[in-house]
Amino acid sequence: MSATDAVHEAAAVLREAARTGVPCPPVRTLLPEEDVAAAYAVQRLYVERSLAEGRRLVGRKIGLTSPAVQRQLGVGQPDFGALFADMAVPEGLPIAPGRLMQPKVEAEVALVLGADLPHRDPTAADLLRATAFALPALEIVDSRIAGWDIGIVDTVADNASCGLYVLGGTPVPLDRVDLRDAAMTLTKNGETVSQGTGRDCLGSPLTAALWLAATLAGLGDPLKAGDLVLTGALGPMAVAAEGDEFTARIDGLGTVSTAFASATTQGARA
Ligand SMILES: C=C/C=C(\O)C(=O)O
Repeated sequence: MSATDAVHEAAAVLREAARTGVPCPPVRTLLPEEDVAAAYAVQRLYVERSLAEGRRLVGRKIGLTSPAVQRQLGVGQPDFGALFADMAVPEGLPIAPGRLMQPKVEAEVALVLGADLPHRDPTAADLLRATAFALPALEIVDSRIAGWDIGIVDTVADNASCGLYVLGGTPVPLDRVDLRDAAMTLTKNGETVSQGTGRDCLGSPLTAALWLAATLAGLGDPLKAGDLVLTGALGPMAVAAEGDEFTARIDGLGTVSTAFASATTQGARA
């Protein structure tokens, strides 16, 4: 198979898994070993197809920023994926049963940009100037690959294992919060399941965002005003099941919550 055919084949396998709700085998067996560029080519096909279908790209997520998550997944480098508007779950609306295949929940800092970040060598000053506000966020990661048996190539090809996300409702300007020292606690059904601080996200959520800004500018697709950036987990991921309720508290940013509906739950669902 040619390299191009392999990229298309991996994209088709992941698409079928998403369509049927049946996780697929790792796609790293289809792509050249450890070829992260080929994996991003698979991700690009997903993004292009999504845009052609009318989905609205609203920003990017950064993944694999925390040592705890890197250990959980056995992957030692950050990556990024695309965020679409239809992946946002409003706070207060439960997540419908069956919407995701193998969900896990992470607590992170979200940044919303008020200006473009076009440079390949952005500085902290550029980022601080460009960020309109921060929010607490939950990312619900989900792997299209059976049993989360992923390496870097699998997760990059699979849109950085992104599923859904929930944003807190109170924007905080960056001059009001120290993101590096901010402590995070994530509870599941009232029990603490994950803890960390901003330092656990590549040293600081701002450092993670600078990595993303530089990487995307280098690829000719820079971050723009209005973009949402999920900067990466501050602590380990927690497995989610129907009926579970999660709340994250991040110092200086407040709380954000979500719930997974059970099949018997009535009412509106995301
Ligand atoms: C597999 C996904 C990992 C992340 O989203 C993260 O570490 O933030």
